[in-house]
Amino acid sequence: MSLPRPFRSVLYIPGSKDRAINKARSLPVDAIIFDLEDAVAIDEKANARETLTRELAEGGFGHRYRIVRINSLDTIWGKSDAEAVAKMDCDAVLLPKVESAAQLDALAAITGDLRIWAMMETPMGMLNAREIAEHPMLEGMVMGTNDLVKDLGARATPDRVAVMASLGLCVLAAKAYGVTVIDGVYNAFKDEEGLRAECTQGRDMGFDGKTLIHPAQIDTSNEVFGPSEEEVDLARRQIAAFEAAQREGQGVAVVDGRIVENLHVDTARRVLAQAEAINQIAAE
Ligand SMILES: CC(C)(COP(=O)(O)OP(=O)(O)OC[C@H]1O[C@@H](n2cnc3c(N)ncnc32)[C@H](O)[C@@H]1OP(=O)(O)O)[C@@H](O)C(=O)NCCC(=O)NCCSC(=O)C[C@H](O)C(=O)O
Ligand SMILES: [Mg+2]
Repeated sequence: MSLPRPFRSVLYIPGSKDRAINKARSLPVDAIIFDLEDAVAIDEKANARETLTRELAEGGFGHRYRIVRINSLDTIWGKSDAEAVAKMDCDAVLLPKVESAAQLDALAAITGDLRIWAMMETPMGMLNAREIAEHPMLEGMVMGTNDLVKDLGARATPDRVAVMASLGLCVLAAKAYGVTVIDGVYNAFKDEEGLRAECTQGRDMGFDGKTLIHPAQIDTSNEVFGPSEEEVDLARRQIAAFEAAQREGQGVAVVDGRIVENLHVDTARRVLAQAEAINQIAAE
């Protein structure tokens, strides 16, 4: 059985910052978004494309999944970005402000069989989340909560009430079509307590991981989105108890005063597979 790829921590790195790109080769992140869009100043766009092409060709990113975020295809940089990414040594391309499956078709016409990720960050994107998630080339969705708050004319509050419907909608669409879904960034990168609370909220909702803007955020995100020792222990005991119950002709077991049915065993097996995948990465 192939192990699931973890996406607990997904770090944005501006494509123009070669020092930060180099640092990422040794950071404990599951994935990197090399950015050509909002983190790169207008005058730096062409340089960033060249820097990224060179750095990715140099390699050294190990297990870290390499995603390149391009500018939208309706900007003056988008088409050149997409053509450059099609030739880069990367795993996927990320399109910002996706609002329809047709936009993904237009990208795929340039990037061929490169897997596509979609930034979900506009009201129209939310309304079309289903057709976006259903696209055959789509591998993952990334929440762009900063753009979303801006377009909604909303306020960013700690409970994220303004974007809660959108977060839930994208989790639903992603899970319905079996694609990965990553939560938005936490801007106050020196506030560990606030980050932990937001990671926990995202984890509880079903997100696979969180996008990050600074290396100081990685450990918290890995911890919250990875299975804890208690969850691994419980999963093992649930599987053992369920198998013992089955041997005795029962369809239900009881662990710690709670029933365990086959659906709980599915979850338990997923927890163990995720833990094994993370252990393999740690052993690299
Ligand atoms: C936020 C920052 C501008 C802070 O940078 P800086 O002041 O340089 O931080 P530090 O001095 O604390 O940095 C310490 C070292 O860590 C390296 N570093 C910093 N950030 C990163 C990073 N993201 N990846 C890798 N390495 C990083 C520094 O180079 C220092 O290294 P060294 O000199 O060797 O000690 C900065 O963190 C930053 O630019 N972050 C990324 C911002 C970004 O990408 N923004 C765009 C994505 S967010 C977004 O657009 C979401 C979405 O679209 C939406 O709408 O919500
Ligand atoms: Mg954005």
